[in-house]
Amino acid sequence: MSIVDGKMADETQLLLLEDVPGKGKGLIAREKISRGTCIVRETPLFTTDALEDPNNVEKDLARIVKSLPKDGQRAFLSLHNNNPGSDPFSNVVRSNGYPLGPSSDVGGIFPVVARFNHSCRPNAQHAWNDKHHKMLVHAVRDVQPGDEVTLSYIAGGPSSERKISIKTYFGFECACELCSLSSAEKRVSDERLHRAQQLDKAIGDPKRVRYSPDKALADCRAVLDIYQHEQVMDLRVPRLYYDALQICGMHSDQARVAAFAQRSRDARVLCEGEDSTEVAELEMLVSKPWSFENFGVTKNWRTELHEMPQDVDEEGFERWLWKAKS
Ligand SMILES: C[S@@+](CC[C@H](N)C(=O)[O-])C[C@H]1O[C@@H](n2cnc3c(N)ncnc32)[C@H](O)[C@@H]1O
Repeated sequence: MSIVDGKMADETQLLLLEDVPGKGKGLIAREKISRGTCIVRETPLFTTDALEDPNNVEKDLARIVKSLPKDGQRAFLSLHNNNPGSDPFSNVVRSNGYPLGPSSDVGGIFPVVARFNHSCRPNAQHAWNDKHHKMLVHAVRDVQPGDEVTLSYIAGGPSSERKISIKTYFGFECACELCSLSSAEKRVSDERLHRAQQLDKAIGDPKRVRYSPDKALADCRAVLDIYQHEQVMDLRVPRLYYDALQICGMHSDQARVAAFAQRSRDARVLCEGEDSTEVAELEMLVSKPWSFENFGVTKNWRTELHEMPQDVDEEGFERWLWKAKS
């Protein structure tokens, strides 16, 4: 069934809703989807803000669904229920709801977005856009016709942690490509992801940023290398470039703040689109790196914006950017 023909939404012509072995239904690319493409822009059918009675959520949800137009009711009632039996409305919401932003406790039901299956190595990223009141989904890798398009429901990490999160919060066993690797391949991936977690923790230590910034910067690069190997392309990437920017900013390095702000901005745009709220702030730092709030705690790495190298090849630029010895 085509989603458009099925009248689930008019947002996307790029996807087909099909059976996916071991995962129920899922969304399949009809044609090649290039990295960076906005695949879905979808308004919620309703949000949990509409709940009025915290002591009787099931009844309240039944009232909300009944108040929807007929095709909205049909769309809601056709969604997957991971725990059929009692409280069907609450269980459909639990099985399909997405928070409206990473720190929001309000959830929304998006009939198209709800059809994306989870992958621990997804090829798309969802982002709530508060300005337009829509959930956006962008391809973060090139997707070939016939490939399933997937999102991650969780924060990542080694397989043992992912398994627990998925079971605890979503109630299923993950059958994604990463979880289906051979045990030898999974061990290698797990070792890398575990190392990335450890390094990431160390990067957040303010004393290290102040007194051993070269080590903190090298750790940012090491984590990004791991993410590249593991094909991680989610909000952890712009955040790591932002960490690198903070390290350089603290030590008055305008040229590197601007270069890392540009990378953080580009990664944000890839995951969230041009009008993500963080993009404007990052663009400001590209042109005015000294406006960063913790800029210039020391003058140890002092550079001016014009000192960003222009006539070097990619390798030379990377060496400069990361202050690498070789
Ligand atoms: C939000 S729904 C996704 C769409 C759903 N497959 C459908 O048929 O409508 C989430 C449910 O899909 C299934 N699912 C999603 N990702 C999966 C995965 N990686 N492995 C196995 N099942 C998955 C699980 O049953 C999960 O509870």
